[in-house]
Amino acid sequence: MTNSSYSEELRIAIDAVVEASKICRHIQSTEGFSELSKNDKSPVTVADFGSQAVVCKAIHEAFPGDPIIAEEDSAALRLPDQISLLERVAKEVKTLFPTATSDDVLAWIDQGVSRDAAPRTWTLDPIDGTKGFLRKEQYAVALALLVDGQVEVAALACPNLDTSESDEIGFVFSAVRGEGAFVAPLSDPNDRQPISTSGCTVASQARFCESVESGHSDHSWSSDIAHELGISRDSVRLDSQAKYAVVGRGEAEIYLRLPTKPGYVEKIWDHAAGCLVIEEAGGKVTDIHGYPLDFSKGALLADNQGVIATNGVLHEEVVAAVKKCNG
Ligand SMILES: Nc1ncnc2c1ncn2[C@@H]1O[C@H](COP(=O)(O)O)[C@@H](OP(=O)(O)O)[C@H]1O
Ligand SMILES: [Mg+2]
Repeated sequence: MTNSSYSEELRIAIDAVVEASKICRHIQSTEGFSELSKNDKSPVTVADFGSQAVVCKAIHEAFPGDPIIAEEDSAALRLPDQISLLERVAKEVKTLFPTATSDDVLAWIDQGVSRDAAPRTWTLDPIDGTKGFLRKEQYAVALALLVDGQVEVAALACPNLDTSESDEIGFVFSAVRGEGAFVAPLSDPNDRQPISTSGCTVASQARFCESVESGHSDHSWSSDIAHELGISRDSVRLDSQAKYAVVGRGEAEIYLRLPTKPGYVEKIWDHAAGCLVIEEAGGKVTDIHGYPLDFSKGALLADNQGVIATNGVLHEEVVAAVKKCNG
């Protein structure tokens, strides 16, 4: 592992998302895991809570002074009619920490309820792409360290992601600012190999990816943009920050996230880890207007709209095409 000033943060972060992935995989392999609907109508499962407990425990124990801005909180698990859900979460967490109690689990989850920008802040999406997780498709455990509003460390586990190079399924991507981006199989997280974005310079040959959910990104707008760029092949649709991973390792050149309804503001935990992985792999990430993502505003990307992530070379051309097609 690297000798950078963030080597400890990187080691702890990778280990935390790898451990959380074990819980997610175990839950996904069992039939009939519970699903709740949150206030914003998005789903949440035993795995979201279990993953958040495991990662927040690790980060809080290693860096007790650092706040964590994570997606979930324990409120739903504290309701009297959700006692069996809490027991289920605790049972999963006990597979890693046998002495953990339900109260421990609630407290670990609530280590992630910070919402304010601080000089050093972690941000966590315990299961990014919960809809993909429910469909048994792509999802990610995404963890990043922000220092003075800039992403400095990223660990992004994609437990269902495959590769054309081997039969391996499940990878952890990681990056420290200024030190490159890496991938390792979840089965051997220390085997970190450098990744880089594709060298494709011809927009019409670019492969682009987007959300499966048309409610998360405007599919008809993206098809107009692809047409404008001369791209004839279909987009690859996959859930979660696995899209950032795919562009980061050079298997696609463009990831478009195009706002579908006025008023939706992107959350930092949906982008921080993936953004650094792409930037350190040689790519570029901005919003749809070409502005850098501003992670200094607390939990929200309050000053940004949507996302354009590319291999770098094609970025300005894609931003211009998005502008021209204009929703
Ligand atoms: N209207 C909307 N526009 C954009 N993103 C949205 C959205 N509603 C929900 N999301 C976010 O989209 C994420 C999934 O992204 P993707 O479509 O790339 O898989 C969700 O993360 P969670 O699954 O962690 O809740 C959620 O935060
Ligand atoms: Mg998410």
